[in-house]
Amino acid sequence: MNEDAIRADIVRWGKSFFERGLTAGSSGNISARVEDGFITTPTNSCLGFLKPERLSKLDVEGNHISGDPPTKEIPLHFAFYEGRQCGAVIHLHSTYATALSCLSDIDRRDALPPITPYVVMRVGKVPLVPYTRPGSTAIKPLVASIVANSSAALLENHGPVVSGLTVEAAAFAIEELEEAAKLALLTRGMQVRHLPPEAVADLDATFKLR
Ligand SMILES: O=C(CO)COP(=O)(O)O
Ligand SMILES: [Zn+2]
Repeated sequence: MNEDAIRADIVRWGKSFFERGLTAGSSGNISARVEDGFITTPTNSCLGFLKPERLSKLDVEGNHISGDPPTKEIPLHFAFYEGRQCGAVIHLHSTYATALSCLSDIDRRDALPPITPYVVMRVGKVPLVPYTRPGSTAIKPLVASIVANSSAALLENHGPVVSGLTVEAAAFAIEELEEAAKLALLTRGMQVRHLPPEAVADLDATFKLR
């Protein structure tokens, strides 16, 4: 995909997330790799009202070269780009995944149990990353330590973040994460049947979606 198409995709998905209430106000950020660097959403922008020409452009090292000033979550996004093969990163403050990130009794190594096939296929294991101030560079080593085995994470008391090969793949994954978080919360306290390890292994072997 060329840079214009990637800029259009970021705007299209940002608008869609905002209009469906998947992130509010100026929360959340999207980035994607382009041939000579990265395109990111500007800091303090509303994902619903992005303009392709005002998106931030960074060089391959992460220096801002054009457009509005970039998201303050560059260290978070770069932990994925440097640690795994991916072309896009999306962070939202979607309600159910954020609610899950605030619970004190979830499994920190895998905050989202394998409740449906699609969360296994598109998201996989979701570790809970310890709280850091939004935009802090301290997030980078914490996320870097989990990206070899995970394409997604929950930031403690903050929200979800996912990586994908494309903006669309990352969007599908973060939506699936949100739906699974919703199901996990709706069924909390009930006797939930999780997918058995054989089913998870079968899905991992059959589908390569992340
Ligand atoms: O969600 C956010 C911080 O975690 C939004 O930050 P930015 O406006 O800098 O992208
Ligand atoms: Zn945030």
